[in-house]
Amino acid sequence: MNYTCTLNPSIDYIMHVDGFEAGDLNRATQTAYFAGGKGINVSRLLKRLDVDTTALGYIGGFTGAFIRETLESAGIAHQFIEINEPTRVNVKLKSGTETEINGPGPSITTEQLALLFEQIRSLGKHDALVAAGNAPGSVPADIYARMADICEENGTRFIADTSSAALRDLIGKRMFLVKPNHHELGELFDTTISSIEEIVSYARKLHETGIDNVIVSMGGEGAVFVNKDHAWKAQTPKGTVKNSVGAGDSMVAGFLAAYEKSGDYEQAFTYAVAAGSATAFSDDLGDRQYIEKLVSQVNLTSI
Ligand SMILES: Nc1ncnc2c1ncn2[C@@H]1O[C@H](COP(=O)(O)OP(=O)(O)OP(=O)(O)O)[C@@H](O)[C@H]1O
Ligand SMILES: O=P(O)(O)OC[C@@]1(O)O[C@H](CO)[C@@H](O)[C@@H]1O
Repeated sequence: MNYTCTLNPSIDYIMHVDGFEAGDLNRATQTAYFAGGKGINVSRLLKRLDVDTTALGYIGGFTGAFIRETLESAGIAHQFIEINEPTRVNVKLKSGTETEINGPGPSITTEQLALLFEQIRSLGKHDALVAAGNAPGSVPADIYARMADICEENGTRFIADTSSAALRDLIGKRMFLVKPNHHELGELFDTTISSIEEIVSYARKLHETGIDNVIVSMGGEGAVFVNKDHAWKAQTPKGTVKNSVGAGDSMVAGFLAAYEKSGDYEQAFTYAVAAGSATAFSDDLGDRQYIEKLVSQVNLTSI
């Protein structure tokens, strides 16, 4: 079974505002609510690709209830740990450019933390765990590193999609996949990356620390893939960007779904890029039909 863990889920509140002016009263022309948080996005997209997951993490209050109901009505299994404080609301403001304001999230107690570790300890060698997103301030900074250690002991595949600071703590851990964007990759190595050659070189460094597959995403500029046998650059399909929130999570889900079905890295990376772009060109996450239409427009070149 594939598990996703979202320590700090969110309701993503999308607001379209024409000509947004800071400091003024602005009125939205269109709004929408989505169950969000990176692991939850991965679960939602995997479900659209007919891959079952169980979503783990913390939810609370009326906002947490919305997330639970959304997942249940989509047929996504979950084993959320209920907490007292409400799940955060993240504002995604669309007004020509995209501005995001993410909430800090609720506090997690030591007991609630222990419950999550109990769940993770119960995973085995036929399971995979995708740990994604920001950790609330109340949890120990090395939480993902501790999860990675448990997964290594139990032979569980571990995948991380998180900030460069959290990724730094994971360096040296055995992982199946990481997907930083090129800014996060630069931050990780305390540098600014300005060329494809540098991206490939730092992605290789990351791979050599014990990560089987490294995808570095670059928004509309494409993505780079490195593992022990391959290094590819992908060009993205062309389209009109509606919403890039969740594009990176869609890549992770697309890669896992296609790799699970084909065992082939080229297909998995191609599908990952198509899934990212399908989400960027949709109001919500991309759907299967759209992703498959975009697959033929993804070009890989060996680098
Ligand atoms: N403007 C775009 N045009 C085409 N494809 C895009 C565009 N933006 C994103 N994508 C697709 O989505 C993938 C991931 O995008 P990006 O690098 O923005 O991820 P991210 O920074 O992790 O995003 P997020 O954290 O919002 O999920 C890209 O590699 C590409 O396949
Ligand atoms: O604050 P974090 O956990 O880093 O990011 C949370 C978030 O921005 O990531 C997802 C998109 O990747 C959204 O659904 C969600 O609002």
